[in-house]
Amino acid sequence: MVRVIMHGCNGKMGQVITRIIEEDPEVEIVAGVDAYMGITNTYPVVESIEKCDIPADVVIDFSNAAAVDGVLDYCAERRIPVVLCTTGLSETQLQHMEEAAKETAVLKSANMSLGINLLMKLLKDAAKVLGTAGFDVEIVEKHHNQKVDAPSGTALALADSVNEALEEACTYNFDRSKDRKKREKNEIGIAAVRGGTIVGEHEVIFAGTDEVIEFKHTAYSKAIFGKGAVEAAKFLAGKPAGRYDMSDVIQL
Ligand SMILES: NC(=O)C1=CN([C@@H]2O[C@H](COP(=O)(O)OP(=O)(O)OC[C@H]3O[C@@H](n4cnc5c(N)ncnc54)[C@H](OP(=O)(O)O)[C@@H]3O)[C@@H](O)[C@H]2O)C=CC1
Ligand SMILES: O=C(O)C1=N[C@H](C(=O)O)C[C@H](O)C1
Repeated sequence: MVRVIMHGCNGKMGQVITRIIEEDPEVEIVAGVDAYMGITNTYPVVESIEKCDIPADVVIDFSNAAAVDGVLDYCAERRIPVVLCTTGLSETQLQHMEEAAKETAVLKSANMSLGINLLMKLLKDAAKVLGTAGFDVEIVEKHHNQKVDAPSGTALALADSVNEALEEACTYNFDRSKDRKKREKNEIGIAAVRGGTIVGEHEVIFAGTDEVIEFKHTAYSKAIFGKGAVEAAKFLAGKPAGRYDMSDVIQL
């Protein structure tokens, strides 16, 4: 049995994962952590991870960027693997994550779904052909009105996949309203839309002369992220220190 600490257990994703794990005999939540205490769970919950002294095999984190440093320190000190799903991390926090990965296993992914992880792979092939042929790349993401970070972590990861295939030649443009000038050849435009209960949509547009190719992923429920996170937790428990991602967990 894989013992999980669910960090952010009373949030939207924390509750989705609570339901998924209830049905899974291979894994159990032994403790939860959340700043919001207004939900009753079947497991004990504390308001900050430093207060959690229950032994566990892995931490799953879906919380808030401000909480991630505490999670990294906790997991590094105790050598507990961590599945890091929170988005909107700063450059300093990404560096902190690299340091923590010297002490424990860290799997970070901005999107735990099969579809987006396959899309990242497909984009590398597309970018090698279309980017090299001079097609412009634009990304549009849409999410619910409760999301705090923009653009989404997934949009940035998709841009990174394209950029990697183009040997890191691209810059990212998040706001065309600032400069009154034509689009640069080597930029990737990234735009964010927020509204209602949209679970998550990502479109990657390759626009060339007289032809356009679009890749689109639509999430219809948060369960696709939850299932991926639980599979990642099972995979990561017992793994040695180091950096991991979803391509280590799913066959692509
Ligand atoms: N990788 C992936 O596949 C996915 C990633 N995400 C990301 O996961 C994160 C969480 O998403 P979601 O569940 O929708 O967000 P929610 O806001 O619904 O949940 C986050 C929870 O974490 C709590 N929290 C905030 N600060 C702390 C803290 N210091 N310690 C413990 N708990 C804290 C919040 O409490 P309070 O409300 O009181 O602040 C809230 O209950 C986001 O960054 C989102 O982008 C989401 C879906 C998929
Ligand atoms: O906040 C969300 O909801 C989501 N966040 C992730 C992101 O920022 O990419 C993943 C998913 O799209 C849902």
